Amino acid sequence: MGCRTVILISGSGSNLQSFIDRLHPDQANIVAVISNRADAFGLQRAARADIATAILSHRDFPDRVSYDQALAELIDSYQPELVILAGFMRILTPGFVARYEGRLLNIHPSLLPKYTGLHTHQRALEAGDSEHGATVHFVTEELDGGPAIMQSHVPVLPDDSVEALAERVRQTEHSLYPLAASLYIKGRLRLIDGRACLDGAPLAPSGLRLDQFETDMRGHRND
Ligand SMILES: Nc1nc2c(c(=O)[nH]1)N[C@@H](CN(C=O)c1ccc(C(=O)N[C@@H](CCC(=O)O)C(=O)O)cc1)CN2
Ligand SMILES: NCC(=O)N[C@@H]1O[C@H](COP(=O)([O-])[O-])[C@@H](O)[C@H]1O
Repeated sequence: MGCRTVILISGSGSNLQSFIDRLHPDQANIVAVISNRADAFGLQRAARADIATAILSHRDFPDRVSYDQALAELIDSYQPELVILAGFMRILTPGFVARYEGRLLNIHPSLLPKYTGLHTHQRALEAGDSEHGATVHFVTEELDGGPAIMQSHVPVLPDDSVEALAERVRQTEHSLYPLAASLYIKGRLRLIDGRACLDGAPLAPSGLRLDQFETDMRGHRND
C-alpha cells in the first residue's frame, strides 16, 4: 500500500476529493480524514470513499495548545507518513508544527508571499492584480510562511467577482496539490535545512510553476 496519509479539513473538501480522484491508494493511502467542523461536507466525501473520518472540534478545548495536543494524538493514532492540510482553517501551534514539520503540507489560495492569512481573493481584486493563484508549501510556525513547493497561476479578469476568482483558483488547486504531494510521496520532494528541495536541489523561493512542470512532464513523455 501507498504512503499513509492523513488529511485535515474544515469545509467542502474539494481538494480532498482531488486526492481521492487523482492519487491511487498505492500512491497516497488516505488512512483518515479529520475535521474540526462537524458540518464539513468533506466528511461526506471521505465516507463515500470508505475513508475513516473523525471530528475534533476546537470549541471543545480551552486553548490552542490543548487542542493541538489532542489533534496530534488523534493523527498519530493513524500512524501517518504525510499530513495534508486541505482547507483546514486553524492556525497551528509551534509544538504541533514541530511534531510534523517536513511531512506537513498546506495549500494556500494566493501567490505567496502575497496575501498570507484570510480573504486572499478579495485582497487580490482590491489590489488590482492581473494574476492570482495558489501555493502548496511546507507548513512552518510562521503562518503561510513555509517554503513554497509549487504554484498555480490564473488571470484576474476585469469583471471578476470574489466567487468567480475563487473558483478559477480552486480548479487549478485540484491539479496542483495532488501533483505536489506525489513528488513528496515519490521521495523527490523534501524539506532540507529549511528549504524545499526537489531531487536534492533547492527550489526557487516561489517554488515550481505548475504550468511549466506539466509542460516539462509532457516533454519527457514524448522523448
Ligand atoms: N502554524 C501554521 N498554521 C497553519 C498554517 C501555517 O502555514 N502555519 N497554514 C494554515 C492554513 N491557512 C491558510 O492557508 C490558514 C488557516 C486559518 C487561518 C485563520 O486565521 N484561522 C482562524 C480561524 C478562522 C476560521 O475558523 O474561519 C484561527 O485559527 O483563529 C489563517 C490561515 C493552517 N494553519
Ligand atoms: N488559508 C487556508 C485556505 O483558505 N485554504 C483554501 O481553502 C479552500 C478549501 O477548499 P476545499 O475545502 O474545497 O478543499 C481552498 O481554496 C484552499 O486554498
